[in-house]
Amino acid sequence: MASVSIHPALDGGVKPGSASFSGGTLVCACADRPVKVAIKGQVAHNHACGCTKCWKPEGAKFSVVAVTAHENVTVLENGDKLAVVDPAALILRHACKGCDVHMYGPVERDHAFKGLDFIHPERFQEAGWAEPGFAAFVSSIIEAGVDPSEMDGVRARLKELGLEPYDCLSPALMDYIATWVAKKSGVLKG
Ligand SMILES: N[C@@H](CCC(=O)N[C@@H](CSCO)C(=O)NCC(=O)O)C(=O)O
Ligand SMILES: [Zn+2]
Ligand SMILES: [Zn+2]
Repeated sequence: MASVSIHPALDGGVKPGSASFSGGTLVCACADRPVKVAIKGQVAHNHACGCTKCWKPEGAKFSVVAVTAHENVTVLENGDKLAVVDPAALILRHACKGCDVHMYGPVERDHAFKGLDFIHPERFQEAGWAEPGFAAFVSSIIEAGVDPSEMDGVRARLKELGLEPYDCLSPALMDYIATWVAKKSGVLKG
């Protein structure tokens, strides 16, 4: 039986990134006037995301999404085609109006992730971006229409690919967010 498809860039095995990757250019899917965004440096916290809000290529159950500091992001070409998908969301996903690919999503609100932009490394025209390390919001793929009976197979395939499945973010990132909240409220000092 063919194994469950997770994402076209991951189905053949997770390809390790390169230690020498120093950034590149994200390109949308438009044949005409593609949006181009320069990213400085390697990406961080790359993961497969099953949430309904992250951009996924046609037919994919998961997105591949990572973060970089906002100062590393520069729109190079055709920025006039970008629009914010949901101005009320934490992540201000800037999508191309021509092809719907999300090009970058800054977090501007007072939050543990403020100052970070979410990007989709598969849109780099260069190879070498750091590989995803876990799978987030796995149960959320049901919200996008996946039958709940498929979930055991999806989680088994993610584990086989080395992407530990979580139903929110990874424990390390959840601890990071909770620490930020606890420090902000004063429960945690320092
Ligand atoms: N069940 C919801 C979950 C959406 C969600 O909370 N997504 C996360 C992860 S996105 C990348 O890791 C999140 O932080 N969202 C903030 C935002 O979208 O602004 C669903 O599937 O829609
Ligand atoms: Zn486009
Ligand atoms: Zn997501």
